[in-house]
Amino acid sequence: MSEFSTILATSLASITPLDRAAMEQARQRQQQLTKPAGSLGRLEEIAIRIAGMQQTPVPRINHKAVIVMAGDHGVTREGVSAYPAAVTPQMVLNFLQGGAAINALARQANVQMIIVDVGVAAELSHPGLLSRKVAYGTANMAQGPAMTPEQMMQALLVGIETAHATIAQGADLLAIGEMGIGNTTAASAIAAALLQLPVSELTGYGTGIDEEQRQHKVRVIEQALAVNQPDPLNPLEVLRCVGGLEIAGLVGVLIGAVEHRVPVVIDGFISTAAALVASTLHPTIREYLFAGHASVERGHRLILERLELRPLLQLDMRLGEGTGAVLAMQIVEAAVCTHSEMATFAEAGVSDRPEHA
Ligand SMILES: Cc1cc2ncn([C@H]3O[C@H](COP(=O)(O)O)[C@@H](O)[C@H]3O)c2cc1C
Ligand SMILES: O=C(O)c1cccnc1
Repeated sequence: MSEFSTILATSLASITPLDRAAMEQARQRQQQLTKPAGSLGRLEEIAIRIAGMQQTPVPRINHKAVIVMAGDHGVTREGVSAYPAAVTPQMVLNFLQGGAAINALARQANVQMIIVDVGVAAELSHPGLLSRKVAYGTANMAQGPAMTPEQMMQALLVGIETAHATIAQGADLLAIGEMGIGNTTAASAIAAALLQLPVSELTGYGTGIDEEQRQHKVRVIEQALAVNQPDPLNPLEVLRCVGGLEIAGLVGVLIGAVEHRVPVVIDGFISTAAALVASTLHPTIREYLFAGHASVERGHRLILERLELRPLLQLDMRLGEGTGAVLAMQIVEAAVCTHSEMATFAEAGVSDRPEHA
């Protein structure tokens, strides 16, 4: 346990802010590119932030990867999802066979997929699967802590190590996604605890429950928070009591990526809850994140507002798996391509002043 804490502490201690000098040089480069000042809008800000991460005024994206963490949830026994828990391992196999939405989108966008079993409640074995199972699902948070301290630390470590390994293979833009029936319940509980907002404002329909079932889901989360009483100022304790193994894994991915100054595009409601935990733990992490899209899941907007992240896409999606993040990676890549590939006014011999300036 103490060995795990040391690794986590070392990773957190290695995190440093964006390089403001590189960002200023990138901002000046933007002024010199052959376009009216500011005309690429938010693409300009994206490229400038990545310049701050990569510590160069001319950043590049060469290798995109999405890390999808899978885990099961004991709280599904309370009837909080429209689908049975068995769908988690079934969908992981679907990922491995290439048949899920995330597979199609990752192929289209040329994004490497890393699929991690960090806590699925079934025996899974496949050459394409990273088997790092910490437990066969979490305990039921409505009755006690979802994870033991050891389980949570191990899951965090799986995430940190997966990020490090993916970056070592060349990835320079990461996305995160998840699979875990019941995990919108965990994400809502985390958000309610950390944002100190009413559970109902942060609890949505997940995979498609009806309003009556949503009210039940709210009561289950309220019970989980009452039973566990996690300290809202202690994000890891909130994660341990009412989170999930795959969510802890994603928190680890964010820490491991930011440690290596690699940007991460977050996905929908669940991965944004992971970003909330990570950013509460270390506020600098937020500077390295891009919000891929605005999920329709109730409460997503509230978490994004707290993180001061503005979603890149609004497509009325509510799937998870990393789908919105992988779509948005193409926007992030486009921002870097325009920034680094365009000619300057001087290079192209184009007049750089508005007529009456
Ligand atoms: C077939 C299927 C594929 C999915 N892919 C992602 N999710 C999404 O739905 C789950 C969360 O919703 P809830 O909390 O209501 O269970 C997560 O696994 C999430 O990734 C899926 C759900 C289903 C049913
Ligand atoms: O926003 C998401 O990622 C989401 C919403 C509902 C169900 N699964 C995922």
